[in-house]
Amino acid sequence: MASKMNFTPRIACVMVGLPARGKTYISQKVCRYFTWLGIAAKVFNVGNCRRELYGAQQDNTFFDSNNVSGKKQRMEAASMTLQQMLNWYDQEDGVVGIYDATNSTLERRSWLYNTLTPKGIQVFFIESICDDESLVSANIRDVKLSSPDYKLMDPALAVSDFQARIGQYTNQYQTIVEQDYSYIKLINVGSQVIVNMVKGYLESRIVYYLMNLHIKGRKIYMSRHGESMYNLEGKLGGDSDLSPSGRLYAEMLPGIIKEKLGGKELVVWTSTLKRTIQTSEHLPYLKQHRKALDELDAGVCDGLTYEQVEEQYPEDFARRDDDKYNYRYHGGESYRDVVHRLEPVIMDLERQGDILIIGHQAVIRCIYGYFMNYNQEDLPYIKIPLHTLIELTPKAYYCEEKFYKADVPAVDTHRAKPTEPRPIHTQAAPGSSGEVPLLPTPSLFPSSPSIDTFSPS
Ligand SMILES: O=P(O)(O)OC[C@H]1O[C@@](CO)(OP(=O)(O)O)[C@@H](O)[C@@H]1O
Repeated sequence: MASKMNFTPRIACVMVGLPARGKTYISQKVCRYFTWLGIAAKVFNVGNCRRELYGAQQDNTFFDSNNVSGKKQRMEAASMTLQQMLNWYDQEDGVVGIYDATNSTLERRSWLYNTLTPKGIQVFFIESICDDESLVSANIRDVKLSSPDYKLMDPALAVSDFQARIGQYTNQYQTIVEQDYSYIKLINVGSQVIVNMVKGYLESRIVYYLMNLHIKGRKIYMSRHGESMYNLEGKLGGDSDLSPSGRLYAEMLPGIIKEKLGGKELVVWTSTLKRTIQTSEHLPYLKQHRKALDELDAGVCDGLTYEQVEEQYPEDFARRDDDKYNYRYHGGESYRDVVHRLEPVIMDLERQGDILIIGHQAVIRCIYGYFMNYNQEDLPYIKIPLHTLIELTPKAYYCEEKFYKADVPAVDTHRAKPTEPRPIHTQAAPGSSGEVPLLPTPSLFPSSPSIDTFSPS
C-alpha cells in the first residue's frame, strides 16, 4: 500500500518482557495518556490476534521455541498485528502505536525495527523486567486468570499452566542489549530505570510518564468545592465565597473522608480560588493550593449566567454547544486548553499515594475523564454534582469508582448537551433566545457507581 506523506512524528512503542510483567498495563496507560492529550494512540495486542486466528486455549507446547508449527503460527499473529498497526498509521493518521507482545528475542525486535523504521516510524522499546516473584504472582492472580486463555480452567491449574508458559518464554528470553535502539527498561515496577538513546518530544514524554507510574494500591478522591455564592446565582467563574450550604459541606467533608480512609495520611490539593480553599478548611491534612487547578477561564463571560451569555454572545453560545471541547471563550480557555494545563498535574498525580483534589466542575471533569477514559466529545458533559465525593481505586486495567453524596442541598450547575444542533447566527436573531429547547440528554453519569448518602450530624 502506498504510504501517504506524513510529517507528524509517528512512533511505535514496542513492549518487551516475559508474560505477567505488566506490559499490557503499561500499554494501556500510555495509550490513555496520549488519547487524553488528543494525540491519536492505539494498542495492538498480539495475544488477541493469536486468539482470533487459532482460538484461546492452546496447550503450552504452542509456546515452546522448538515447536516449529507453534512458532510459525505465533509469527503469523505477530505479522498480522503489525500490519493492522501499519494500516492504522496510514489510514487513520495514527501517531502513537503500542505493540503489545513479549518481543523477547533479538530476532523479533530486529524484524520490528527493520519493518517500521524505513516507513518513518520511530521505534521505542519499553522493556518491563520483574524478578520479584510476589509481584509476578499477584499479576497472574489479578489479571491473567481472567484472560480468555483461562476462562474455562480451574484457577489452580491455570496458575501452574501460566507459570509453565512463562518458563517457555524464559528459555528464549533476551533482554535488550541493542545499544543503537531507543529504549527504556523498567526494573521491578520502576524501582530502577535505564534509558537509552531517547530522542524527540514524544519519547521523552513517555519516559517521564513511565517514571511516574506506580502500582501501589491507593485511593484518588475528588470533589468539587461546596456550593458557592456564584453557583447560587447561576454565574460562571469568579472567585466567590461558599454559600451557607457550601460551608456545611466543608464541615462534613472531614467526617466523610475519615470514614473512608480511617487514620491514613492524605494529601489535599485545591485550586487557588476561595471556594476550594474554604472547602478544604476543616481537613486536618497537608494542603497545596495549585494554580493549575483553577476553573476553566470563561474570559469575557466570567461573572455572567448561561442566559446572559446566550443573550450577549449568541454566536459564541451556539459555537460552544456545537463543539464544547474545543470552544475557547474570548480571552479565556477551552476544555482542550484545560487538559493541556492539567498535564503536569496528571504526571504528579500518577506519583502520589492517597490524595484528595478539591476542584471545579470543568477541572474535575478533565481529571475524572483521564482516569475513566472519556472521549473528548463526552468529557465536557460528565456529571460532577456538587456536594459529592468521588472515590477512584485504580485497578489493573480500569478504575473502580464510588460516589458519596452528602445530604446537603446544592443547586445543579450541570447544563446538558442540547439534543439538536443550535443554529449559529452572527447576530442575535430577535426573539431567538431560548427557542431551541435544551432537552436533557441521556445521563453521562457513570452507569453504576455506587452512591452513598451522608447526613449532617
Ligand atoms: O463547562 P461548563 O459546563 O460551562 O462548566 C464550567 C462552569 O462550571 C462552574 C459552575 O457553573 O464551575 P464552578 O462550580 O467551579 O464555579 C463555572 O464557574 C464554570 O464556568
